[in-house]
Amino acid sequence: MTLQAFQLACLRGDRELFSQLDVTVHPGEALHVVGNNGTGKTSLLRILAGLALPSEGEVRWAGEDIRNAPMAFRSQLNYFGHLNALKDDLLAWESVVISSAILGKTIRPDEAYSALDLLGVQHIAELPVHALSQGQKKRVALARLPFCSHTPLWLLDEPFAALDELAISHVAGLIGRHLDNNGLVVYTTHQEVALPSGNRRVLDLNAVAACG
Ligand SMILES: Nc1ncnc2c1ncn2[C@@H]1O[C@H](COP(=O)(O)OP(=O)(O)OP(=O)(O)O)[C@@H](O)[C@H]1O
Repeated sequence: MTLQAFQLACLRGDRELFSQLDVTVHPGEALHVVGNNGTGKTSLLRILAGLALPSEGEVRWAGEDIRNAPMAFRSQLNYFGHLNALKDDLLAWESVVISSAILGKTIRPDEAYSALDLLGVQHIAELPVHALSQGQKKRVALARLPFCSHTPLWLLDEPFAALDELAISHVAGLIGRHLDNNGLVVYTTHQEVALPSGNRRVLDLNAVAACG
């Protein structure tokens, strides 16, 4: 299954962030979206996820406009956004269990603990989300990734921000494993992070904006 976007344009207020943007991502490919602050990386990921509408153009998954079958598309999607989508009152380990369940995967508490451990935050597993730092929340949100191999399309907005070297290499490894399993990944990062495998291409929104 392939992700395609045709002739996308994005308006924010009275400003056009990009236009005439075509995107294609095949199984086993990662598309790294780069660009200065405010060029529209998050806006593009939200459009690709079906969370925002483009002012022009369309997004297709497996050849079908995602607006025609939104539920089917969402079942194929793992969207990781800036806000982490965690519930403040849940414990960290419960958050991993529930966010995995929302994405269709039932996991045991010990699996959630192991995933937190690999991201270096097992010690906060019994704390409620509201008591965590921003970096800890991010790790809790990322801890679901090992359980998302069944959702082929991963759209990851700044997955490496606020992580230390060990956690970055762990997340890069998870992305690489997903690509090895024919997953598709579109991600943003301001950091230069090498993926251990997969075919990575770069989409530079600075260049798109300059041409648009
Ligand atoms: N809801 C909104 N209404 C109006 N303008 C918005 C809205 N959301 C974002 N913008 C503007 O659109 C532009 C692009 O924002 P976006 O978050 O997509 O950029 P980005 O490339 O992801 O930036 P960063 O690297 O800082 O995360 C910014 O100028 C932002 O202020």
